[in-house]
Amino acid sequence: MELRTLLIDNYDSYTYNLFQLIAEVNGALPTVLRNDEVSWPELERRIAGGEWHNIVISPGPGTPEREADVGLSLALLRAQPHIPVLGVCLGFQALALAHGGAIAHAPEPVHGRLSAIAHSGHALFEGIPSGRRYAVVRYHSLLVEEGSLPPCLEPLAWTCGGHHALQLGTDDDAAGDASSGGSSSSSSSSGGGSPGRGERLLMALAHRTLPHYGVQFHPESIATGFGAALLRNFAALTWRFHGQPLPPLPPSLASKLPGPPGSAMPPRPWEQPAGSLRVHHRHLPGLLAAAGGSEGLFWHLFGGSSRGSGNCTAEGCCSSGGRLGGSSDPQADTFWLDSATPDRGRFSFMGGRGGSLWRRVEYRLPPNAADAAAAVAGSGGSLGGPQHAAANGAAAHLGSGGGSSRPPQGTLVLTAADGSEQRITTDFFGWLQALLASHCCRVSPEDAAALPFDFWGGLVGYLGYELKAECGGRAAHVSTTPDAAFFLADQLLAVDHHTDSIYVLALFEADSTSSQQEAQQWVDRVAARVQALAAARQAGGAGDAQAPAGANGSVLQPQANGVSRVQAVRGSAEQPPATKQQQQAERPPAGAFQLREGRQRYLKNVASCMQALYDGESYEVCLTTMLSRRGSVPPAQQLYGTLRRVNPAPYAAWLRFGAGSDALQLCCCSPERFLRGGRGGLLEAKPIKGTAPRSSDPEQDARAAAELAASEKDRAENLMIVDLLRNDLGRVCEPGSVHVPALMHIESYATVHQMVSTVRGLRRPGASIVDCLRAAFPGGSMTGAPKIRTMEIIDQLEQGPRGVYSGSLGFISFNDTFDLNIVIRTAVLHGDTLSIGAGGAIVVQSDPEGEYEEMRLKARALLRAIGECDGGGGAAPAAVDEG
Ligand SMILES: C=C(O[C@@H]1C=C(C(=O)O)C=C[C@H]1O)C(=O)O
Ligand SMILES: NC(=O)CC[C@H](N)C(=O)O
Repeated sequence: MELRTLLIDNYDSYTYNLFQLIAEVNGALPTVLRNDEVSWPELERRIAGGEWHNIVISPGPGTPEREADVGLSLALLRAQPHIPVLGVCLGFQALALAHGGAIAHAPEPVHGRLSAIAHSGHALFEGIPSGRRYAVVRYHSLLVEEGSLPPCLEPLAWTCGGHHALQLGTDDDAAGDASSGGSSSSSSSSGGGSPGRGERLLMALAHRTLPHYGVQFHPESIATGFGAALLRNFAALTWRFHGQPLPPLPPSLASKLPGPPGSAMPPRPWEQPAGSLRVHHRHLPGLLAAAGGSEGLFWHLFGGSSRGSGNCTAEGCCSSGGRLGGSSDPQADTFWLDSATPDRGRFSFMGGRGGSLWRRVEYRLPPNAADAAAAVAGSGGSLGGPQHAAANGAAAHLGSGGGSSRPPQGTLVLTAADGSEQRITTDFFGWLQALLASHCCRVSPEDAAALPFDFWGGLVGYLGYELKAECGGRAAHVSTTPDAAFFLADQLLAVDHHTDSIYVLALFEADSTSSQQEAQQWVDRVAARVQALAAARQAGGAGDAQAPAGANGSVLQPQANGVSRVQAVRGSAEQPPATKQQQQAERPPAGAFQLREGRQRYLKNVASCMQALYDGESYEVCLTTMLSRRGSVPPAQQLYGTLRRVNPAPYAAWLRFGAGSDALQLCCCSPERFLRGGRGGLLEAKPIKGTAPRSSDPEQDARAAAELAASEKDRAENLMIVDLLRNDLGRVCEPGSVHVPALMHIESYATVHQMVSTVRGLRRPGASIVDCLRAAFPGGSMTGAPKIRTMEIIDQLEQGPRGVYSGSLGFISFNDTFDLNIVIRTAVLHGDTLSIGAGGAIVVQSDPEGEYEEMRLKARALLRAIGECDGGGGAAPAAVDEG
């Protein structure tokens, strides 16, 4: 018989790590109920009805003393039910409180750090070492005062020594016996570990007569040792309580780990007969460098034409280029997902306005989304007070049956290549779910093998931060840019930087001959023009294409005989110096950037974050601000060309929605992957936490990287986000499949070193792309943890919307794969406004001035590129108002 567990979720971002651990130990998925999802009488009835064998109460933000923070958890414990209960962190504190114990502030908040634990040998810790060989991860600001414990509660475990971040060199044996908590060698560089001061803080307890237990630490963290052993001991105690012998361990779920091809792979959608779309493609091996590299190719095909004949300068390449919006903007509606560092990203994708399937998709949340979410939550008579009510709205709570309330209904506008518009009232993710269900491309296994990349056509664009209103958060601010914007791209080029190849692809409708013809003709035309471009360049006709942005552009002009010749174009792609100066003279002088939160306000916000951390409301807050300037927007092409040269990044992108002065233009050089869903169901997130400036002196630069790698503060920040991403993946992944193949690696970019981890899991069959996005958006590295409460804190501190910044951009392919970055290090050009978001994670060890500097550092590469486009020369960053 399998053990059935109820997991009560106190709106934490680690609940699904417990979910995964319990699933492994029990061999069955637990039921998850949020702490306000059902009434206590209903829950009591279900417990009495024998629905579960035991109950686990999750960690969470806030304090058990606030009813809204614990809801059902406290009601349950107060009722003293005769069923085994394990409280974790907030759940542990609620257990103590329910019996009259006192909650107080801990001597200091401890988040994402390890302590050694000594225990009394109670059955909950059977087989687990006590003392220096047992290190656990802690995320708490409050604690249970041992002196306050009533006689019915028995203390079981205590910290021995201090705490420290996960250390260098112990990554692979993730804790276990990794630490020697409190030894002076365990604390290093910035942030510093705590040497212990002889603290002996209460870490576990048990009720003397009821089967109720609690632990203050987090058994589910990646870096906690013996977490599964502890949950197994709780299972053993549960069996004993029910008078049953301990069953053998369920078969290991580790076999579900993504392994060699063929292992436990879900069905492949592109082989399903139902697919309504097909892909037509041509492979042009060995032509990429010859055609001018991806940059040369993009500017040539989509960079512009003096004739204004379309955004694809190869006339006829784009069936409708240039007509839409009546503009003469040759770059209207173009995209380039640009692996600007080919060693870190093999493929790039580019395109413009396409064929008959092509649409521009723009979505805006309703202006009153925040009120709507609060009203939905409030109407349920839930325990959640108004402050946290929004957490109930639009919940996307997989595996729990929760989240039945209707998400806010916004407006989606679809614009076709001929300019016709369709307006739909919908929520974005609901629309996306339906689109992906009805748009699936089927290709033969041979074609699937012949296309080594995942994007075969589908959506390219971004999800804005405020879409959190559809993912359990609320839309506190109204964005000036669309909350989501995509192209439904049916014609594109893919380039393979590793094999120097170009692929030309077009989607068509399986049951439409004209659609098929359109696709074939487009592919043939573009392939011919790429070949002609390469040939002409080799013949010396396009000497410019090797040059980085800043050199001349060129345009392909078809001739009567179908052979193209290459013609240099001045003033479209890049200007010669004289023209550039002229253009700068025509633009109004560049004003200073304004910080949305000036220095004083930013420092105050950091202090407010630290107060929230101190009060147990959050474990880590990603605080940001916006730098913006009006009236002087550099030419996007020049800016992007400069940016990808001065700060190449693996998840860089050019996106231009619309045309002319109304266009929304993104110039992105993000180093961070949010989430990728590959073929065969592999999900991968690569969260970044930990940033240090680079130095021009190689020795100092190497030292800075080494210091970052060893930094206590940054390692704790990174661990918290790794646990958060494990949680988010755990909501949609096969039990036992979530793993961390790379923990806290250092990657170096033009201006910064970054600490990067990799989290992977295998998507459960039946978990759609939209399920994955709802489970993980917005990326945890941009919110902090626990996500929902921390986003509420951010909403109160930041004085405006984040918009595109902090969201995700990339592709969602019609073959059930996707790859989205985190939108950081991105210039957003909209109308006459140029804006850049920047920020960083605030933790208890933060120094406000240091955080302000880190925010400035993150904007530096962009400001330099803008400075260069302003004509400030070289590295001069644009001025920033310190207001
Ligand atoms: C907030 C930003 O970056 C985020 C914060 C980081 C950090 O705190 O070290 C690192 C990468 C991003 O996840 C930004 O670049 O604006
Ligand atoms: N992780 C948790 O459950 C934290 C509990 C509580 N909010 C504290 O900070 O102490």
